[in-house]
Amino acid sequence: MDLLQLVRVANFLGVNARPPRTHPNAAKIGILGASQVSTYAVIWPSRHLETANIAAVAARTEGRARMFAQQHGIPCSYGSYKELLADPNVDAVYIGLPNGLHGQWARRALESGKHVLCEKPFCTNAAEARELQSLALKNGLICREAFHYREHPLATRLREITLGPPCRNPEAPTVPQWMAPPAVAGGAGGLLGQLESIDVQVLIPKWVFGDANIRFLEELAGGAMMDAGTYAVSIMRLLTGSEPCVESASASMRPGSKVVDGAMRARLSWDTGIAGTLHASLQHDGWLPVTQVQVEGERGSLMCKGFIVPFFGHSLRVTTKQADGVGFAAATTAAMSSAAVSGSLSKRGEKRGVRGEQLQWTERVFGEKQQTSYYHQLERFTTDLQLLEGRRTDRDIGSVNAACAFDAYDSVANMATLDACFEAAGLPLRIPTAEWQQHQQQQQQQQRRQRQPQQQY
Ligand SMILES: NC(=O)C1=CN([C@@H]2O[C@H](COP(=O)(O)OP(=O)(O)OC[C@H]3O[C@@H](n4cnc5c(N)ncnc54)[C@H](OP(=O)(O)O)[C@@H]3O)[C@@H](O)[C@H]2O)C=CC1
Ligand SMILES: O=C1OC[C@@H](O)[C@H](O)[C@H]1O
Repeated sequence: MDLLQLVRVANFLGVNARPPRTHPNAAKIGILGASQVSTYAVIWPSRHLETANIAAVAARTEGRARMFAQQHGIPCSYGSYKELLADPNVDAVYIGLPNGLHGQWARRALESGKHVLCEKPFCTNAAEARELQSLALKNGLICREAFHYREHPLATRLREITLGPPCRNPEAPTVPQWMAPPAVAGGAGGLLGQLESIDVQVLIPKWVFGDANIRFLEELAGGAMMDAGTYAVSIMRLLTGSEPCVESASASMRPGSKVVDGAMRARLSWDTGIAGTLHASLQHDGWLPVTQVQVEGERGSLMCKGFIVPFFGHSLRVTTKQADGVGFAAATTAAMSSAAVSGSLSKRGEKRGVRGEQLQWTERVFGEKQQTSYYHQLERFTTDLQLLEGRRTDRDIGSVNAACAFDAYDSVANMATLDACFEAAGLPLRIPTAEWQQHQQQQQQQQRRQRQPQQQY
């Protein structure tokens, strides 16, 4: 571990977080739920940003909200989510609630005129995602899934290796590079040449979450695919630049459940000929999480470990099959051009040596500020909000509109692939908590009716 690594861990833990300050024109964020994730995903990163103020928090009870607000120096607290949505001092909400509640509170926030940054998975299924996104577009609001990993410069670099340099859109010059379409369509423009396979593992050790955790509850749209699996699907789509078909899937179920998966495996395919496998688990036997992606192409391969929280440390190994024009020279040229474009890559391109006809090297990619993926996520969300609200004009508004259109497309497509995995595994699609509760009540009423003695005439 080097000194910079300590800085990165400190950034994550909020150890070096400054005390909360208010900045004029900053996006005022309200947090729905006094959740664990909200501390490291928004509260601590906001202390490093002049674009974000945490204005309020709401919890299901007033006492819990007040305590959380005191603990984190948040000026305002509410004993219900509804009250926070009615606060005119709040521009946007961060939703770190259980999965089954994401969609319902995102919808209410959008109806109240608030922008939304919503934790993954975006909601329960593709149909609900479509509703949310059309509402966001109609109301001119941001409704973004909090896939923090792809806001880190590592994701940009991975996509550059698999798909080549992004096509610069003069209409929207500040769209993040991971979002821009590749210059060469079909996955043939990157260092690896035509892509052949992609294999992703997101495995969370079983000791991390107890049986009662929200991640295992059917009524809250739980399960491994909804949790770890969302990342796997997302990075597969990101690095191939296109949508997969789910060929087959199998799940191992949580004890006693016919709905909640503890782990899922799936085989996918792309019409460009790529084959993929994913393995998502919340019951991994190992002690440490595994979050890795391996991509093979006709001209080389990459293996990246630690892609979800790269600021804790990650490894990226690239191998090209021949020491030719697509070898090290081309790789480093691409790296340098990308660094110049984004201005955010501080270290990369450590050549490890030539092995026969192969070139292999490792890289590590961190932002200049050694910040977390959550920081990069909050920075872009709040900057986009300021641009959209006309509080700053230093960037092209076209980029925000393009980003919002991409959000719309991306979350719906991600949820559609999750739905397809459930279907292939023979499991029901996840449903919103309110719908689940309604369904349960109906069933109970029906059972009660059946138990009542038949009336005698
Ligand atoms: N991007 C990332 O890195 C991460 C994302 N996540 C995502 O964030 C979400 C929350 O996860 P996490 O912070 O670990 O969860 P927590 O259990 O810490 O927080 C859940 C929050 O939801 C509120 N809540 C509302 N209704 C319910 C209910 N019926 N049962 C339980 N809680 C309820 C809780 O209460 P109250 O309102 O009273 O405060 C609580 O604040 C999940 O969707 C998860 O996938 C989680 C971890 C990391
Ligand atoms: O988003 C997440 O990232 C890390 C995992 O441990 C966790 O299950 C998940 O919610």
